[in-house]
Amino acid sequence: MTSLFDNLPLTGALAADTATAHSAVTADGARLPGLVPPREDAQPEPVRGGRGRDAEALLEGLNPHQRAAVVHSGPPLLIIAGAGSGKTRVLTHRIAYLLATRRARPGEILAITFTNKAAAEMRERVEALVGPPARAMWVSTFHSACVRILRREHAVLGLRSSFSIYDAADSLRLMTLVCRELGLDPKRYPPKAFIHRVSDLKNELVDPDAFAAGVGGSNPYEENLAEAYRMYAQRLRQANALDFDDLIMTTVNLLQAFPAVAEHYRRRFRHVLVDEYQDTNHAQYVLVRELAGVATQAYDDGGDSDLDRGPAPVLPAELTVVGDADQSIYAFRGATIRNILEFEADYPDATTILLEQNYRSTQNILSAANAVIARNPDRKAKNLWTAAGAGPKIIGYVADSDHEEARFVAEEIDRLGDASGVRPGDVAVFYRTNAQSRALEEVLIRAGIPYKVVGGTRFYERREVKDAIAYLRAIANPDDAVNVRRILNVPKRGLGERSEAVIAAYAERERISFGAALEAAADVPGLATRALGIVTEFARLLADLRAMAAGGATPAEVLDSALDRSGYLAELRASDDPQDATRVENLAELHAVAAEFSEADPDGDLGDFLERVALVADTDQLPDDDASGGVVTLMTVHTAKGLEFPVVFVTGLEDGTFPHARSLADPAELSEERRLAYVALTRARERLYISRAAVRTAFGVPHELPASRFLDDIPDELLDWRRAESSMQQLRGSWGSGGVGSGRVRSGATGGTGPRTAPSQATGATFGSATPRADVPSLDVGDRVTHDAYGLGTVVALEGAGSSQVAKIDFGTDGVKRLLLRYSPVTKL
Ligand SMILES: Nc1ncnc2c1ncn2[C@@H]1O[C@H](COP(=O)(O)OP(=O)(O)OP(=O)(O)O)[C@@H](O)[C@H]1O
Ligand SMILES: [Mg+2]
Repeated sequence: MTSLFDNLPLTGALAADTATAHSAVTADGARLPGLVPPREDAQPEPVRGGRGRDAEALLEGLNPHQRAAVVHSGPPLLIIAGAGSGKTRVLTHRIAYLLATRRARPGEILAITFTNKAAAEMRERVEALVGPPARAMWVSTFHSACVRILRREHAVLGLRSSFSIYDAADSLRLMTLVCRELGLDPKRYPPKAFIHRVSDLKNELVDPDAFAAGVGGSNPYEENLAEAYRMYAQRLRQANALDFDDLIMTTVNLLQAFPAVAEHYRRRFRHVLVDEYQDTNHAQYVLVRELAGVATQAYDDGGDSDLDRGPAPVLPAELTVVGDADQSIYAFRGATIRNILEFEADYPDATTILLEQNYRSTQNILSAANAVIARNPDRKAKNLWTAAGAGPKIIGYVADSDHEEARFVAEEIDRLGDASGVRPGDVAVFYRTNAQSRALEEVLIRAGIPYKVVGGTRFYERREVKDAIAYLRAIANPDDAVNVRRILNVPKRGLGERSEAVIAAYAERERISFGAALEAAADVPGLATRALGIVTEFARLLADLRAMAAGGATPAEVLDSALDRSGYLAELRASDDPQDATRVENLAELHAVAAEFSEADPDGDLGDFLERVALVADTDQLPDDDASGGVVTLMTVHTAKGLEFPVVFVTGLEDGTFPHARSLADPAELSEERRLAYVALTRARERLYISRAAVRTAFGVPHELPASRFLDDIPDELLDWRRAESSMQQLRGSWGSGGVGSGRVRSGATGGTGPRTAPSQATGATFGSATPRADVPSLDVGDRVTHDAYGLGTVVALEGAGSSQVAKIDFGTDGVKRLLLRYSPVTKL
């Protein structure tokens, strides 16, 4: 079957826009000198032959502490160590070593990593050692492991195996419906706040009954929350759906409520290994405990004899967890470093191994990171050292504006390429919040430097992509009310809200799903004839598509059919709004993702595809490290966890940006920001740049921001300030002279404006001034432009001509603006 999207030209803008769609999962070039390379003549199961040599080779190049961790056997093992000390490497080698020495079969291993990327890397390396049997190993994120368990055990929970996984947006939508149904005033009881609380409760394993029982009768907010939580859980169940937090909580419930199921997994997984343990939340902590089993008897220290274990009793699995309390950066999601700090108390016979040598970074980088984290109170001091030598000094830069900062980054990437052979793929640029990527993107586009944004406005969150996925979900799971309702009138079929409400009420009364009510539309009282016709046709469409999926059509084929037969694609194509053209391109991209999926996994059905879509984590969308030199990676610090790059730029080091404004008055949050800074700095292997902008534009308003307090902690001798002083006075001068700029510079706070030593080579202000410009750009509808404050946009209409020409420009999330071109800092791309 040919695709609807065949021959569709993919524009450069699309390539930049939807770059985040691909889940290129490749190793990031980390070197592993101690791991045996794949042999040309690799036997399918080298586990059986020559394993002594394999095992020995795995220990080469490890330091004595790392070795001890790799060969350790018996009681739970905790490895706590600073960044870059080889924790993840030890985990990988340990798995390989367990296999090479026959202490475990691949199927007996469960490894939990923080990202799918790390999982893929681990599997790849183990596969290089043992060949195809590596596939029997479970290496995955917490969420993926739980989905796998739940898909197998769904029956005991009364779920159908086709259950849907609701993402954050779906969950919010459902909570909004619930709150509306309960008649709660959204101002006093915002669904968003409720959904956050529900997520926290689930991470603490508090179910609706337990929560309701704990709520006293005197707090209406909590009472309403309890009611909403209960109904939300009910609706999820009716929709045969689980939200993200449910995946963990439901698995824990399953293991606790069904001892036979728990025993099955305990028998199966003899080795449970967890990376980034500091970021596990309570539910994940309990999950690990349930899967591994708790020691109630002495450990069998029998080495090889493990494989001959008799049927009962089930000994606890060998548990290995690795982490770094200084890198705990998910407290806001319920992660608790208590897990790591009290591991020894929870597992009294645990062995702890410390790793102190850092193999990733130069001494200068490490010293800077150590200086920043050292100021956190209540932490155990560490002795992290490196044999790598001092390396180049850290380069600092104070820019006048965020745009100028971006320009510095681009120029430096160019210069490094020319002078030191640094490839774009070697470089990562970090920022605190997604919104900061915009200025960087504009400049990189203009400079012709290839890049990808990891995270940000995620491809899967775009409206058209969500609509298309909603079709697929509704096809895969007829009970999925949120998704069926999402597409009920998309594209517009002329069905009103009243008709939808009538059907919903009927479903509720008859205790059937919304989807089932659609199919029984003829029996729904109060449905107008016209509406009945529309609904019947819609139900038939879904039924046909379901039959198609059941008949073996690939996900890409089902997608094409859905978009075609629903009229969705035709509507977009008929539109003259240029944004709709981009939407068609994004759908083509989704088609490509689905086709790629089928290529990689020819037996994968629609459910498998949706599962993958649901579980794609931001960090999976890392660029290919291809032969052409790769592309620069732009990402938030959160998504950079566990990764490393030869060259790192940490941007936006201002008080109010990083540390985040929200944290300035709260010591606990400030400590978390400091850990985040430690994560950022320790990603760098050879070169580290730190920069800030004296004035940063947020939501179109420029703010004057003082230097980040973290900058003050880095000793002067480690730093080479390329440019230390901002030309603030100059800026004030140009803005103070009237026009729109006047009075718009807001002072963030008093305080230092950065190190004051190096000579300034200020280049002056670069952003929008209110003076008319001589060269009004000549624009056409459909042109891509950048605006100094709003960023990337598309011209959707033009009015007038010459010096009075006004352009209507769509700036995506910033909305559509009407701009008098003569006064607007707009550049055509
Ligand atoms: N003994 C060693 N010899 C050579 N290189 C090593 C050794 N141990 C680790 N490395 C390298 O050091 C780098 C950091 O290792 P790894 O990513 O495992 O550290 P980590 O402790 O997991 O870091 P993070 O805390 O950031 O997750 C990697 O490139 C790894 O290959
Ligand atoms: Mg790691």
